Amino acid sequence: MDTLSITRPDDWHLHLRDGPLLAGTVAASSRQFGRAVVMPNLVPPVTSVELALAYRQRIMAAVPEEYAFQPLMALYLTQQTTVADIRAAAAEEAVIGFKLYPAGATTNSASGVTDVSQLTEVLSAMADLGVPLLVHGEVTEPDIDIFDREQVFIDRYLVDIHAQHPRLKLILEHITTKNAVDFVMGCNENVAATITPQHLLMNRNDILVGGIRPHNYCLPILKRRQHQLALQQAAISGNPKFFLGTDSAPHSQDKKENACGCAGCYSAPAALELYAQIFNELGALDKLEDFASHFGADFYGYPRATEKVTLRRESWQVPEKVSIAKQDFVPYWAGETLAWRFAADNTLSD
Ligand SMILES: NC(=O)N[C@@H](CC(=O)O)C(=O)O
Ligand SMILES: [Zn+2]
Ligand SMILES: [Zn+2]
Repeated sequence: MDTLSITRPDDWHLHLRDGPLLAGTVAASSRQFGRAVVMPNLVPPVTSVELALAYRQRIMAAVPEEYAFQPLMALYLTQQTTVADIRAAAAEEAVIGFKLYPAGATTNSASGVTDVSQLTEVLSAMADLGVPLLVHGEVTEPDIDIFDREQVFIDRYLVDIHAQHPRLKLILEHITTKNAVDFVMGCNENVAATITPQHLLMNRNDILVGGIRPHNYCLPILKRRQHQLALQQAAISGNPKFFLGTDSAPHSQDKKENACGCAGCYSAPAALELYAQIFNELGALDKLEDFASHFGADFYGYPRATEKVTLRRESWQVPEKVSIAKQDFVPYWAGETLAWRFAADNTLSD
């Protein structure tokens, strides 16, 4: 088999940034994906429907004319978010849900939630109105080891949130541990998870052995190999609770290769191929389409895409650098080889 034709995939977790960067980030993602959940961690954060619709327009203006792309906007949940904000979001088709960032957990999360216990009313409204909650699941207390932060967040908060709001659609984003896999599998059908390419392809050795590799540094941080293996099994299991979310998160080369480097992997230039790489290595290419193109849409209640895209078996190298708005970015997997390649003729006319 030298070509693989699958339903056009969607990216259920994406950072496009803003301003002049949109020309590059939107082009890269819209080349492969039909829809994407656009994360709201801008400065200032995207906290209202008005801000989200304005941001959406800036994104749409950057979509190359040969591609169709539908950004699904996530709003930034803060301690000030009200039930009225939830109602406004529920009434706006372009908004997909609210993103919970614990304050201080990751890039541009300073405006995030400081006290999860105060969210009960807002979460009840979300459950009632069918508004999904997207979660960056890590505690931020300095006494909790960075490798334990996801597990502690699940134990401390998510178990209770799901028990109190079993109808709330909850997506645990960019899962990194076997604990997260087990949590999601143990919940009812309203709880799902996205999995990134880096957490499938790598473990924490890939950040630290033989020298520090800042381009493999993202949050939640890569974990032990046993967790990587659990994520791989979840991704190829055919369980519809696990689906594609790249968490492609560009930071310029100088901000990554820095004494205090930023967290985030820019995977968009080779996103689908990175997933194809690991599914192929696991002998599970037949499971890629469900994971990349079906399960996310099914979970969120969107129609599956109707058009197809093609991957070809062709060895190629991810570029060492890409330039966006005169800044250099080092893509995830830069200079490394991939076995499958997205066909260049995947455009609207397919
Ligand atoms: N994943 C990351 O390491 N970084 C993301 C934020 C996030 O998704 O947590 C970013 O916006 O840079
Ligand atoms: Zn995150
Ligand atoms: Zn992210």
